Amino acid sequence: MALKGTAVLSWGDSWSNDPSGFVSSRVKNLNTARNFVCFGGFSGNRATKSVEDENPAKPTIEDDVSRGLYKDLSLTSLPKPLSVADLTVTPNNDTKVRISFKGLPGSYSEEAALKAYPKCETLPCDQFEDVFKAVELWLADKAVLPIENSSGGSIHRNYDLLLRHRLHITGEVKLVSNLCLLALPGIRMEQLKRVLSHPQVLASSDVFLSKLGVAVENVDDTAGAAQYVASNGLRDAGVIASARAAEIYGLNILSNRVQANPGHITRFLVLARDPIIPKTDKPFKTSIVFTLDEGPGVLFKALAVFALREINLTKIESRPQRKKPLRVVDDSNTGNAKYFDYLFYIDFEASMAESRAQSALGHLQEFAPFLRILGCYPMETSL
Ligand SMILES: O=C(O)C(=O)C[C@]1(C(=O)O)C=C[C@@H](O)C=C1
Repeated sequence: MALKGTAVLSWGDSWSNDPSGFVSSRVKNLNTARNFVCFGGFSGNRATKSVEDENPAKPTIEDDVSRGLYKDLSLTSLPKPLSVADLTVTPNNDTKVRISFKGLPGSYSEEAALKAYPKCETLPCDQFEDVFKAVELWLADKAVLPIENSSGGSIHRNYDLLLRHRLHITGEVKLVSNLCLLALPGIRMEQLKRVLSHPQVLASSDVFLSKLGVAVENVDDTAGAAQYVASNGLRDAGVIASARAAEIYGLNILSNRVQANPGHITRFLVLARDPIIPKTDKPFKTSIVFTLDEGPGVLFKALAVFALREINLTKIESRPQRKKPLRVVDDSNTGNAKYFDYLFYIDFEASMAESRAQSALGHLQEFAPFLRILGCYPMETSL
């Protein structure tokens, strides 16, 4: 029976990777559903096996072709109909996704991108703003952006940029950074007079650095510091950066894991032009931003919409509204009062595919003047 290697589902090759078994179940039906359009070069073993094994006596598609059943159809040139499977496919790690990040190659942000997509191509960007723009201008498929870390807390600039840009959060990555002390080859720890790194990385290594008795210098990016020390041949300067930065810029690792316990953990967001379709097959998180009117208990009321539905909050952050920093409230008792006006960012543990999440946001929308969903994405559960 000669079906092997000849039939293809006209919906597309990606089905040959289908982990759900959807492809094979559709192919199994081929011989019973004769109006099912298929031809080409299918190479999925599971599919081929099931067709051959289950219906050995029935005519193959090639038999049907030779009998003229399909002769007038130029099936391979038909457009590919879109299916739910196409819309919900999560990129497998073999796809060469292009990911923008801030910093030079060897930075922790690049390490986070490689953790999420081990075979991705990374695109270094100068500023956080450029990381967003790279995706908006289709220079990159996704962006990886630090949003908070265990030593410095929230990275406020990125909360502001999330609102200013229209990208969607499609994932999160938690990275336990191995903070390494690097120096030029041949330099010993005792020769160092200063150590350069990102301020939050320096803060995480403060115990180690004070024992070393060196001056510390803040720089914008750990890998940038490694490149600076290497290219200027600075013999008195060490850097705290990744092991990968040591390799890229030809520095030696003098000490590994110089961070104080419990380590330096950064949470990064993965951003894309399009949102992903929320599901319930694994734990999902949803990130939103909203404003509230002035008044006693309004934030309490906003938080209650989640508490009432047993929805756990994992993060709350407030940021001033830059465009409209002060709100004037006319009060008959006290006269005109001016308050700072805030944006509230909340992450909660529920998928937008769940009715409790939909009703919580419906409830919030009843009294929040502004509400935007920044993304609904699978939770990183490995840490
Ligand atoms: O400098 C780097 O290596 C970065 O990836 C940047 C950055 C940050 O901007 O917060 C990211 C993660 C680390 O927590 C420290 C620094």
